[in-house]
Order: sequence, then structure tokens, then C-alpha cells
Amino acid sequence: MLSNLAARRVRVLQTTFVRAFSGNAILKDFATVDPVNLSASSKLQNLCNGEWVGTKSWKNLIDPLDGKIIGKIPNPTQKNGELKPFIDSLLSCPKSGLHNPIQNPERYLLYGEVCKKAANLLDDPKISDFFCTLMQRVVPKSYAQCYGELEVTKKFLENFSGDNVRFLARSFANPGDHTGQMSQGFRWPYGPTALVAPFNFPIEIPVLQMMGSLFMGNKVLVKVDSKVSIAIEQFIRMLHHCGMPKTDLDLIHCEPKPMESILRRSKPRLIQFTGSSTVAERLSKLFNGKVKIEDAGFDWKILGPDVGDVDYVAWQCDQDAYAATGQKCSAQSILFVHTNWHKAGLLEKMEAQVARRSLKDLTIGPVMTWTNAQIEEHISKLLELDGAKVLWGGKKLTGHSIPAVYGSFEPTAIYVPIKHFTTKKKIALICTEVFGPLQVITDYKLNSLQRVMNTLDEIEHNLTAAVVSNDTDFINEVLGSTINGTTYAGRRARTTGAPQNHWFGPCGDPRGAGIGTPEAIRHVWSSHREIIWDMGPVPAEWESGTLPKPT
Ligand SMILES: NC(=O)c1ccc[n+]([C@@H]2O[C@H](COP(=O)([O-])OP(=O)(O)OC[C@H]3O[C@@H](n4cnc5c(N)ncnc54)[C@H](O)[C@@H]3O)[C@@H](O)[C@H]2O)c1
Repeated sequence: MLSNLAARRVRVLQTTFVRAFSGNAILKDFATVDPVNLSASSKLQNLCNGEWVGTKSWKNLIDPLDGKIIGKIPNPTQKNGELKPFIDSLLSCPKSGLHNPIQNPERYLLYGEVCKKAANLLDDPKISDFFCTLMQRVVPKSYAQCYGELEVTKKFLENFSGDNVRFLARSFANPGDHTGQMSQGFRWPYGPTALVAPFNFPIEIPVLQMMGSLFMGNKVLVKVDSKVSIAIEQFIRMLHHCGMPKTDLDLIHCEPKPMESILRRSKPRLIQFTGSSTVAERLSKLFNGKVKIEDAGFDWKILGPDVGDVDYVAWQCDQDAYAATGQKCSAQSILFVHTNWHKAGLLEKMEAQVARRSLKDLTIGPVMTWTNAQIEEHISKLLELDGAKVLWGGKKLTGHSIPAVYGSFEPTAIYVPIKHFTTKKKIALICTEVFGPLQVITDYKLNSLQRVMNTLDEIEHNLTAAVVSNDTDFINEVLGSTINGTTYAGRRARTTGAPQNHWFGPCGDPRGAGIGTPEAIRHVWSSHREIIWDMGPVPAEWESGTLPKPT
């Protein structure tokens, strides 16, 4: 029973936390919650214009493993006058930002220092343990997944230590038309900005995006899904400890509606949204396109005709489809298998990998935004297609206390014959993102590759993709006709992986955002400004007093 499992997990965490908390003075300086002993008395706070504040009413923070209350989340409302301070705070930021290449450039260096100190703190195993444990309490994924998320965040902070924040705002110059003239291109801040982030990466997504905003000179209002925003609150407290000015960033724990209301009234000059496509489209319309989007992914992997490293490929397929219970925007949603892989037993090897997943170590866990009924309904629709079948999984998890508002489902694969990848209607059904442990598998021969390519062209959301092949002709054929923003190619190709060292984001949408790299930060959080220096002298002819004719 998971109640036993949960108890065992808490015991393990307790040992960890006692070790971390008692031995670490820095943690005592900024942390306001104990990840192991979270309870109804663990109160979160909002940060508005430098002040940590509560609200009149509160919402419960629920343990996704057993439904118990593990915290109280602020619930700011317009009725109680709790939204206006956030609106005023954003409005107080000039559109020229808190710093830019001409004004307050010292702040680029300040952020380099903050990053250095924060990265050093995360190097302390007790502090990283604190954050991993906290994340795991609210998004129950394996410790390795939480650790990986924090490592990416740490490396990102290392990357922007020292002068690298300054280098983000590097400008260029072109010679002008005459002496004294020169044009210089700058990366300029937007001023007041907002960031809306989902539940699945409670630290990595908000930290990489909000720091990007701050680096470029913006003020930012941060809202993370309140199911998990306890983690970013503690991280922001750590950043204050590292010298981040308290008024640069506001944090609001709230429901979507009050956030939308704040955005409508404060009109930030840029919103960066990461989450579902439905909400992305809504915000995009409401704010006239001033939204940079990281939205849903129906991420595909295609195994080419050249078979090899079968164990590795099977392992990677399993990781891509089911790590973090399939709740990565980059999760493998569909796998196109060249029939050559059948002889090598690829599917059997994948099934054997799945059998190693367990609630005990959270290599499978709660599905936070899909219920079992919704998953079952989608599976039934797929199974209505002639020849479709369950390859593995397909059932609810048993023996646990995960509340029914969340899904709890076995890692599942549904086989759908390639003959169905024909009409738009069928492709729309087969290519629907299920944000949970479910993938579609199909197989093809080279003579049906065009059907595969047509399907890929139909997919609306072009986030990640993988072409598993070392055959350059095959790779070029697939890459040349597709557009996914983050695409891996080669025998070791994967769909998941959003590290700090490469671009991660969709392609083919002018509103598309990226995360983490210098290019992503510049692209999302700054805009181009060109200053044309024209200092004279005026030409000698002007001294004769004859004005040229107007034109
Ligand atoms: N492309 C990426 O980098 C990326 C990363 C993670 C998740 N995702 C996508 O996110 C989705 C899963 O997350 P979800 O279903 O919880 O997303 P969601 O869109 O429901 O919520 C995301 C965030 O938006 C907030 N929100 C919702 N409506 C809002 C509104 N009207 N105004 C202001 N804020 C609002 C939520 O409270 C939450 O903080 C999946 O589709 C996944 O693919 C994409």
C-alpha cells in the first residue's frame, strides 16, 4: 500500500532533512519550510515590491501521494484588495527597465555575482538535497529526476556567473555614411514583464526564465502553478540571501483567474508563458500577441532502417516516454519503428524496461493534470481503430492512496497500425498529447515513409523530436522536411533533455520562446534597439550659409 510507501519515503526523507537542516547554517538563514515535516501550518507567502505577505484566505497544498494537507497557499483576491499591490509594483517599472546598456550597467555585474553565490550554494549537497526533497514532495518524480533538474539549474547559474550576464547584452556597431556617424545595435529590456510557469519542473523552468528576464534588465512578476510553487518561493529566498535585490522580482501564489486579472490591469510589455496550448492561445489573444510561448509538445521519435545498440535504444525510449511519469513537455508521445527493429526484439526490450518502474521509487507516480477516466477514454478511442491494441500497461495503478483528482496509471503503449495515419481526423486523435505515461507506437517500411512524413507535417506543436539512425541519407530526408525546435539526430537521439547547454523550445511559431541559453535569453527577454550616433561635424558647404533645397 502506498500509505506504507509514503510513510517509508517520509522516513527516508526525514533522515535526510535532519542531516541537512541541523548541519547547515545557511539553510537556516533562508529556508522557511521543512520539506519532510510539511503540514497545514506550513504557510507560503507572496512577495510584492520587496515585502513577503500573506492573504486573508488560503488554499490547501495537497500531498499528491496521499491527499493530506501539507501547506497553506495564499489565495489573493480582488475583493480583498490583494491584487492591486502587484499591479502597482509592475506599473512602477519604467519601460526602459531597471538597467540597460546605458543606465545602471553595474546591475549586470550584480547578477553575475548573485549567480556565482547561488551556484556555490547549490554545490552544497545539503542545500541541493533540501531543494530536491521539496520538489519531490509536490511533484512526485524519482529523486534522480529531481536531482537532474537542480543540476541543470546549478549549471545555468554557473554559466551566468562573472561577466556573462554583461555579455548577454553585447552590442554591435556598423560604420555610418559620414564622419561622426555610426549605428549601434543594443539588446534592450521590456521593463515590466511576467512569467507564468507550469507544475512539472517547479525549479528549472521558473529559475531559468525569471533570471533571463532579470539579466536583461526587466522587472518580473512570477507565477508558478500553485500545486508546486512552494519550491520557487524557497529558491527566491535563497537568491535574496545571495544578494538579489528584493524589489526586482515579485512572486504570486494564486489561481489562474487573479493572475489574468493582474495581467489585464498592469499590461506587462512581455509575458513568457510555459504550459498548455489552450492557455497559451488565450493569453496570446488577450494580450495582442505580446506573449512568448513554450506550449504543448506532441513529440515524435523515428527509428530508421539501420538497427543497432538495441538495448540502449530501448532504454532511451523508455526514459523518453515514462520518466517523470511522462509529464515532460518533451516526452515521447509517438514512436515510429522501422520494421527491421522487430527482429532485434526492440518492443520486448522496451516492455522489460517498463517492468522496472515502480511507485516505490517514484519511477512512476501521480499524473497531475489527467484523471484515470480521461486517460481511459482516450485509450478507448484509440482502440476503436482497426488493429489497434495495448502493447503494455493500459490499467490503473493499484495499492496506493493517490487521490482520484490525479491520475495513477501504468506506463502504457498503444499500437496503432500505420494504415490509420491518413485522414486529418484520425491523425488529430492519434496525435493528441496525453500529459502522462502513455505513448502511441506504430511501425513502417521505407515504402510507407511518406505517410510518416505527412503525419509529422500535420502535427501542430513542433517542440522536440528524435531521428534514431546513423544513416545520413535517412537523417537528411527526415530533418530536411520537418521543423521541431529541439531535434536530436543519431543512434543516441532522444526526445527529452532540456539542459542549459542547448536551445530548448518550439520552432515554426513566431511567438515561440526558448529557455536557458544566451540565444534563448536574448530572444525572449530583450528586444533590439538601434542607436545611430551622428555627432558631426556638418559638411564644410554649410558654412557658406546656403541651405540645401527641401525635399
Ligand atoms: N514547451 C515547454 O517548454 C513546456 C514545459 C512544460 C510543460 N509544457 C506543457 O504544459 C502542459 C502541462 O501543464 P498544465 O496543463 O498544468 O498547463 P496549464 O496551461 O494549465 O498551466 C500552466 C500555468 O498557467 C497558469 N494559468 C492557467 N490559466 C491561466 C490564465 N488564464 N491566466 C494566467 N495564468 C494561467 C496555471 O496556473 C499554471 O501556472 C502540457 O501541455 C506540456 O506540454 C510545455
